[in-house]
Amino acid sequence: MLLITCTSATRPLAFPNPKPPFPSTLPRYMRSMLRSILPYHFSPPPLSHHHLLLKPTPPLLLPSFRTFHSPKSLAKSPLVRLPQPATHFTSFRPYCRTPLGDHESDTQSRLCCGEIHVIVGPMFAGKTTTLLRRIQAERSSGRTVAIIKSDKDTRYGVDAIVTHDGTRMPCMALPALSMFRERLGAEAYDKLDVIGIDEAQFFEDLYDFCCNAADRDRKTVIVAGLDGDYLRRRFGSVLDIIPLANSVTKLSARCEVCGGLAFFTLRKTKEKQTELIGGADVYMPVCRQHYIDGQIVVEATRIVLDMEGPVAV
Ligand SMILES: Nc1ncnc2c1ncn2[C@@H]1O[C@H](COP(=O)(O)OP(=O)(O)O)[C@@H](O)[C@H]1O
Ligand SMILES: Cc1cn([C@H]2C[C@H](O)[C@@H](COP(=O)(O)O)O2)c(=O)[nH]c1=O
Repeated sequence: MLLITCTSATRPLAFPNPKPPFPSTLPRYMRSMLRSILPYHFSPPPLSHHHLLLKPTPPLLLPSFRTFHSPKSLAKSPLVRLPQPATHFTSFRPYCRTPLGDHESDTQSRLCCGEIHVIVGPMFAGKTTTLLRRIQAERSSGRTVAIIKSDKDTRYGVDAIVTHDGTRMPCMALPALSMFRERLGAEAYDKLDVIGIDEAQFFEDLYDFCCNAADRDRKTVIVAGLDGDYLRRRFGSVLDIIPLANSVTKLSARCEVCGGLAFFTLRKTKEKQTELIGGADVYMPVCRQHYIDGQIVVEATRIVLDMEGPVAV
């Protein structure tokens, strides 16, 4: 096996002064983080001409990782809640903490940084079911939750999200996520811990909303949506939020032709627009082979129907 690495990644960073003075205005925890990260760059591992060859690379363990994120050291702190086992959903929250800063009194408010979890897959894969379970788990652990869905999909009404097998939960249907805070009310929004988003592919402002909700407002955002459309092209902005995410879960359904794992959604009708609301009447989950076969059948049917033209009575 040949391991190819990017040479620029092994190049040491050049700092003019081996001990850069840290501004005293920086909080203590930031100064200590900088101090623990920078030594690595001052004494980089020697560059080898053979770095293209198979050489085990020592793992890059930044000291800060050990210092600030070790579950053991966090367990000693009364401020940290360790994860409860036996939930469907393991939150990263307990380990994500700002170390004690200059003002211990505001540590509590800084403890809860936001999170983004993304659930993708074809139709019928259980995305909504998983979203509802995670939201339910968060609610059971005492957190305040709300769910948003796109108002484009009103198959089951505007005030509930409903899975393909009938489980439902109240939600707010919106044309854009930017309207959420105003619709809910600023006070209620501020009290909110967890925001669930279903049918995320229909929200154009998904990236900005998730970024602000997690980074600025410290919310946990759980997003469910289609990663690909019926032609397996990226759908909306769902893939754009992957770099923002703490976790990504790709689910699969059962292929309706062979019963194997289904990763794609086949559109059974001849409509060509990307957005077409529908359920099992329009779409079916399929495996790779039956996606390919299905596309041929659908395309052939479309050609035949187009050739026939309007039926004369
Ligand atoms: N071909 C299929 N494969 C898997 N589940 C299916 C299929 N057809 C219907 N279902 C039902 O759909 C449920 C998943 O619904 P849902 O969570 O709404 O999926 P999604 O949000 O991914 O479309 C499954 O639990 C199952 O009962
Ligand atoms: C593949 C595909 C789907 N849609 C629509 C169809 C449904 O209304 C939703 C997906 O709902 P689900 O909760 O994931 O079952 O999206 C679309 O508009 N275009 C497509 O290509």
